[in-house]
Amino acid sequence: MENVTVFGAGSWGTALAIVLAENGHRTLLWTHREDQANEINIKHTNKKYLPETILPTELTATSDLETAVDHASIFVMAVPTKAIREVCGNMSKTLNKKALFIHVSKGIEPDSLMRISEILESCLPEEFVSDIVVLSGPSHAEEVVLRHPTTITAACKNIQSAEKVQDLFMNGYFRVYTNTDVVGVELGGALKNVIALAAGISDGLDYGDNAKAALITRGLAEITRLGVRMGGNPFTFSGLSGMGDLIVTCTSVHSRNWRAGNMLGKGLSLEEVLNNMGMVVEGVRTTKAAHQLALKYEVSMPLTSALFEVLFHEKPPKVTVDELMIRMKKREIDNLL
Ligand SMILES: NC(=O)C1=CN([C@@H]2O[C@H](COP(=O)(O)OP(=O)(O)OC[C@H]3O[C@@H](n4cnc5c(N)ncnc54)[C@H](O)[C@@H]3O)[C@@H](O)[C@H]2O)C=CC1
Ligand SMILES: O=C(CO)COP(=O)(O)O
Repeated sequence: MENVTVFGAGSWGTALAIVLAENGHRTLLWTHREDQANEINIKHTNKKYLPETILPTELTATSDLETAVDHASIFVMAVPTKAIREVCGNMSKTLNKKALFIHVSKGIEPDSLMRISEILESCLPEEFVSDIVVLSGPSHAEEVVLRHPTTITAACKNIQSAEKVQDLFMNGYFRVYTNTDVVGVELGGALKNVIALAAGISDGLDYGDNAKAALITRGLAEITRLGVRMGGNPFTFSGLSGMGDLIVTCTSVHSRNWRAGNMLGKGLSLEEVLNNMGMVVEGVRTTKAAHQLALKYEVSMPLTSALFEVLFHEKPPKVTVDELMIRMKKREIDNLL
């Protein structure tokens, strides 16, 4: 059994910490909020993020970063993309041994256009990083804590590190596959949030199932187009971290990205939506990053570009959909890759 620290006690960090604790690992959950650490240690709940869940008593929490870093040499990074740099920067000040970093955040940083593993590489001291593994796939925290069957992918260039992560997390309800395509797994996990926002908008406009199937299918086409151009394996995008996560996020009421899109489709402004959510909606910043990547790599991403206009230039969603429908005629398959 291993010592593991999970950084970030939102819904996903907490759900993964429960899986690890149930698997017998000595698991410590770090949160930047002392009141939340107290709630977890005393009441064994995390009401804001997982209101119905009772946490295992073996799972403890701390808000002291040094204690969290000292506890383990396996770290799970489960803070939103926006917070990764700040948390890693602070961790670096106390790191004094080699550690395995597992990240579970699904975003791309706007402007730098870095994937999460690239951000980690850039802000952690190289001598203290044994490997970086991404864990990603169709996995809503709300269902994992109910122990509903869930499948996910652990990806690392070094397959042994991916297998180590597979062993750490795998149990009767949480099945972990391995992959060596870090680029493909990270891009699939981040870019599906863009399409989930669009699917939410479509549902908010009451456009029905045909429109949503179109968004999922053509969304996957443009994710794959960009992903392959950036070095991902085309097959990864039809796997768990690609199509699998795209389906679950576009169709589940648990998805914050879908819910945010749904409110936009019903006429709320982006500011109103984000104030309403109280949890991270990764797809907003990732839409900006994906739009920038499409320009940089000269890849056609019509849905991403349309969403960029809705989110950042207040273009009405209905007008945007009308324009998408009547734009230049295309062949379906020719320019997929
Ligand atoms: N919720 C889910 O079912 C899943 C989420 N993810 C990904 O996991 C990542 C985290 O998501 P959630 O846990 O759902 O988010 P959340 O919104 O539920 O929680 C985020 C947590 O990060 C903390 N945080 C925010 N800014 C911080 C900062 N500057 N320093 C330290 N802590 C900070 C918040 O206090 C909160 O505890 C996201 O990238 C998300 O896409 C991936 C798979 C499933
Ligand atoms: O990535 C997720 C499920 O796999 C969670 O998606 P949301 O961030 O949209 O809730």
